[in-house]
Amino acid sequence: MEHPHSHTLHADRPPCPWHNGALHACHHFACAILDALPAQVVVLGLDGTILAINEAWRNFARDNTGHLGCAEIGSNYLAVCRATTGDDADCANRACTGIEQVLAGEAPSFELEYACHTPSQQRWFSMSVTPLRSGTAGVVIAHSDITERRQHEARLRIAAIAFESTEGMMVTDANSNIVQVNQAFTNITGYASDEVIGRRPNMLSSGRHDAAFYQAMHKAVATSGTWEGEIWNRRKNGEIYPERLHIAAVRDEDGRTTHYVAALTDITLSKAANDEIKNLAFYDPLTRLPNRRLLMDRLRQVLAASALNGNYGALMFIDLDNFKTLNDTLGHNTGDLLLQQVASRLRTCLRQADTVARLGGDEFVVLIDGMSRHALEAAAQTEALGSKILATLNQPYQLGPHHCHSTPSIGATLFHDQQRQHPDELLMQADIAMYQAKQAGRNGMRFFDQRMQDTLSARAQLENELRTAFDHQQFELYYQGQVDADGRATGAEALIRWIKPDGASISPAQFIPLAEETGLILLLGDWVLEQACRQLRDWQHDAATRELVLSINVSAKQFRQPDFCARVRSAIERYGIVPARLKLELTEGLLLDNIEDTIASMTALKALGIKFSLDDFGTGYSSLQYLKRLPLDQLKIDQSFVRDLASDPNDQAIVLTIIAMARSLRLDVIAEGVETQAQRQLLAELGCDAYQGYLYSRPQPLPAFQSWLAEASPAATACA
Ligand SMILES: Nc1nc2c(ncn2[C@@H]2O[C@@H]3COP(=O)(O)O[C@H]4[C@@H](O)[C@H](n5cnc6c(=O)[nH]c(N)nc65)O[C@@H]4COP(=O)(O)O[C@H]3[C@H]2O)c(=O)[nH]1
Repeated sequence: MEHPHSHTLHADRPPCPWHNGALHACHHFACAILDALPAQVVVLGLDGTILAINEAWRNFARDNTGHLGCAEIGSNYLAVCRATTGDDADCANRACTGIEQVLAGEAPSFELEYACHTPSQQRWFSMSVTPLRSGTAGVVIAHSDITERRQHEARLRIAAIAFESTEGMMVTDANSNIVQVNQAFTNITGYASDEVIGRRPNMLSSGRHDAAFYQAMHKAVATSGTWEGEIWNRRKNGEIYPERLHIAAVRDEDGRTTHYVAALTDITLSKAANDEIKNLAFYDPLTRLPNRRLLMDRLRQVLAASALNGNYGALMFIDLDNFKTLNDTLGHNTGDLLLQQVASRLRTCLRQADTVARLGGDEFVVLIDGMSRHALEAAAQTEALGSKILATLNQPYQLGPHHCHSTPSIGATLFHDQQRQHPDELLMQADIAMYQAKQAGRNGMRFFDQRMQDTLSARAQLENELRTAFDHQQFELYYQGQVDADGRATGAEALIRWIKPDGASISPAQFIPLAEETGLILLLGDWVLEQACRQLRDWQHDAATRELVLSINVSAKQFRQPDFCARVRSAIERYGIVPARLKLELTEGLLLDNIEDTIASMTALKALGIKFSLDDFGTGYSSLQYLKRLPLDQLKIDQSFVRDLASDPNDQAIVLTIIAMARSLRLDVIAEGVETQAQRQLLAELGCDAYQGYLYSRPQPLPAFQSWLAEASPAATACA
């Protein structure tokens, strides 16, 4: 039977050298086989002459003219190859040498794989040379395009290198049996590949995740083909560790899953670092309690929850009493120990869901939610918890070698949905209440109330205004005359007034305490001293007023300044005044606070010639013992004893005692707040011979005071 292609073969081909009789059928059959082969085949005679070629070779030679071959039967393959130049010359040369060796019987066969570069791509070919075994001398060259095989091999090599990356890799089959793992997997899990192959990935389960977790993971892989997330696994040594896991399903052309590839990274270190960063951002490093940021975050959540459930919550501000003293006397390490112990005691007082935070220093905040829906009940619950905290924190502390006692002051505020409060506002309320607890004697608890806040807000506003008052020169000195037994002016007390832009005069009783607290009193005191000295200088230039003594009030803070004496001296010298005309009014509290320092400062000032008056005398606890050590010049009977002098025999007795005391100490006496003739009369009868009060003159601006002076002392009028 003739081969279907035999005609074509014969038609296309030059005459075959074996085309002679008996061999013809055999040759024809061989040619048909050769043409059916996908490889390009050429048969060479001993001298390299082409004896036969197949269809594939002919096509190949046509498409790759000049490339390692020629299509012509009868032409010399070796000669053509040897003539090859350019990039392929070396390859052609090696091919020729190989072929010649096989032809010469020096090699049983020869194989060559080579690349062929075209402008658009690189293709790979293989050439195998085998001797003819038919008795005819020559070789068969089989030549084929192996580009795809080469590319596939390259892909496999890349995959193998990628597989051996620093990421752990695990491949399972479709039934989740592990088929391959890499070295990084072994490094991470501790399992060598032969310990895991054939087993299932759940051998790594830590037990930390529930069934739902794994179900969700499997569902994601089944539907989307991938899953990525963090998971806790267990190493061979039993240690549980966190890893980042990425699972991808490998699907065949029909979409059937054949394998699963898992890439895993041990994130123990980065997780620890992350946790640490999180800790630093949200926790106080000393006590490990939440910090202000986390507290405010939770407070916002609790407020939102309260809006839904209508329950009250409470915020408690806890400040340790005298913590600064403990820190200063026993050192910061001991202070830190106390804070740590307070933190752990506070935790024991609370439920798991409650929050205790440290804001810094010795300030702690407790946040409780889910209390009663009724205000009174919630307040009672808060109070009970506050009592528990007070009792717990009152227990003695062992701080290293020191056995200590510490007490807290607690401020609490309640909140619930309707009030729509801001977290900062709530914290401020609890803080204010804590201050109330401090003011009330410490070691106690107070609830916030609105009136307190209003007072504090007004105070804050006053403080602001007070600061600007300086810049805008809103202060003025008023003068209140002082007279002797005959009603003649002997001097005055300078009393400060704050005149607001609208003309309103603010009493010092309103702003002096605030100025004391804020330290503004120092500026204020300097200003008064300056004004008083200037005024004395002016009076000194006038014979009628030259003898007048001007008293000024000196606050404790001002007096305690280390350079107070130097400041007074400087003012005296700058204005060139007679020091004895300046009288400093001090209060009992100031004098007795630190008696030794007081005596030293007073003595230094006294040496300059300054006079001293003890203001508000009788309201404090001065003992004669102290008084006699102080270089005083005058006692001032407080107006509270003068007010009811006519009707209250007790006041009369006190005034009498003060006067007797002053005499025994050889001090002058002056009564303040003298408003009526009756009071003046009684004071005179009791032995007081100097007076100050509305009966004579109100505190008034300088021009008005000068007019009064003219009346109170005719001599002054003449010269004023
Ligand atoms: N009801 C009544 N009151 C009378 C009478 N006579 C005088 N007063 C008032 O009694 C206060 C006497 O001043 P103080 O005891 O030193 O008490 C002063 C003094 O402690 C302080 N202060 C006033 N000016 C200064 C100052 O420049 N520096 C300092 N540190 N404190 C000052 O403010 C306090 C209050 O001063 P003011 O409001 O001016 O009140 C003055 C005065 O206006 C009277 O007959 N009846």
